[in-house]
Amino acid sequence: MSREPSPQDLTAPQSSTSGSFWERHDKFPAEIEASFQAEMDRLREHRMVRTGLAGALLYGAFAISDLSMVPDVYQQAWLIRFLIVIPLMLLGTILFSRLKNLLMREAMLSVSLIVTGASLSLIAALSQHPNAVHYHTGVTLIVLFGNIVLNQRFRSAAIVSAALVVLYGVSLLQVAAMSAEVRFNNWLFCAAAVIISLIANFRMDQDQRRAYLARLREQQRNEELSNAVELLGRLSAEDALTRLANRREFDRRLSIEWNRARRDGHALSLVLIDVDCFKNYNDHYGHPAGDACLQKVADALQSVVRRSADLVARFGGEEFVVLLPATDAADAAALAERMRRQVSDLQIPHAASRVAAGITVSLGVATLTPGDAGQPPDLVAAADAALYRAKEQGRNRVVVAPAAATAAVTTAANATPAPPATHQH
Ligand SMILES: Nc1nc2c(ncn2[C@@H]2O[C@H](COP(=O)(O)OP(=O)(O)OP(=O)(O)O)[C@@H](O)[C@H]2O)c(=O)[nH]1
Repeated sequence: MSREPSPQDLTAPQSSTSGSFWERHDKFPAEIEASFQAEMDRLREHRMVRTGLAGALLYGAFAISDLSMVPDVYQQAWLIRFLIVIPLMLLGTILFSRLKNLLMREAMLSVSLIVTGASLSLIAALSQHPNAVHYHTGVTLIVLFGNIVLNQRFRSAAIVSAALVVLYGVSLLQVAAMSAEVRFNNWLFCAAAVIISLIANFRMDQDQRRAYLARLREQQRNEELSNAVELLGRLSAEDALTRLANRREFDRRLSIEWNRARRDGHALSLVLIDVDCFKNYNDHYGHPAGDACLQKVADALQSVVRRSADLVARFGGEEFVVLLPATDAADAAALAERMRRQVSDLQIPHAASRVAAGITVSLGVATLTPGDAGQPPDLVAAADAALYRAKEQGRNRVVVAPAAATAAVTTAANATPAPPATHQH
């Protein structure tokens, strides 16, 4: 089976004017054409059992008319119908889904139709009864069944129809008791049925193509839409410069984690990080270098965080924030210290720094177990106060908010044990 055509393949059917007669109708580009044919074949396969049974039933039902149309050979006729043709039809029905090759399937259907038509000519030829001259008209029904009900591909439908029309014509020639005019009229009747049913077959093909194209286009639109929704979702949650989560996403996650921590009685930690003397850096190295520096700092911070629930975000400007669910003060302080070291290990030269030869960061850590009182911004405020103290105490250090700073927003029962007041370097 061919692969599903990609949206890039999707173009309108091409009205081809080159190629053989069979190719000279609306066709898709090769890949879509193959996929369309495969889908049509799946549809045919899906309907085959019902179609095959209906064909066999109809063909069998005409055994009744054998009694009046070919009464002299009705037994042979029934043998041909029930012991040869119907078993062949049923075998073809069963084999159809087993045959995976499209050409083989088409060929098998075509042969079945021609054999069925030939069986009528044979029965008519065996009979001497005057009614037998009308027996061949059944061929017309077989043409209609193949072209419309079986819905063969146009090319096969045309070949089978031509074969049956010729067969019908030859059979008519064998009938002596029919004038040339009546013979011609009967043959013309069959030929007209062929043309009408081939037109119907062709139009069905066109309609199926249009429906297939509409389905592909809808698929393509849905894909584009879901890609756009995904992209928008990502853009609305992502900081363009550092590719970290942005402030909006941080606020959203903080609120979620706050509620989760309150439900589960877990500690929630937050680290607020500020690049030291960054204004000087910008002034000294220029804004683009400042941007590049922030990207490297962001990567360094992200590289320290391991747990999937942890979130590193850009808080704004040269400030970052790390949300650490189910993390106590000691672990958060240790993580903050690793971040501080990771950034200073980058050794990004900072000639205008009042702190060190390279870029450094100051970090404020706050931890609490959310209780009924208090709100997420309280945790941010506590971390901010700790960060302020880190700046005050000389920068390039981690300061952990004293438990007292967060106690106001925790219940007495689940208050976090007090971490060391400051954590200096
Ligand atoms: N290049 C660049 N600079 C930024 C960006 N966002 C904020 N800044 C700059 O970061 C600097 C922050 O300066 P301040 O708030 O004075 O802080 P600081 O110079 O780092 O001093 P301390 O924090 O006290 O060490 C300002 O000059 C901002 O313009 C950014 O996206 N790119």
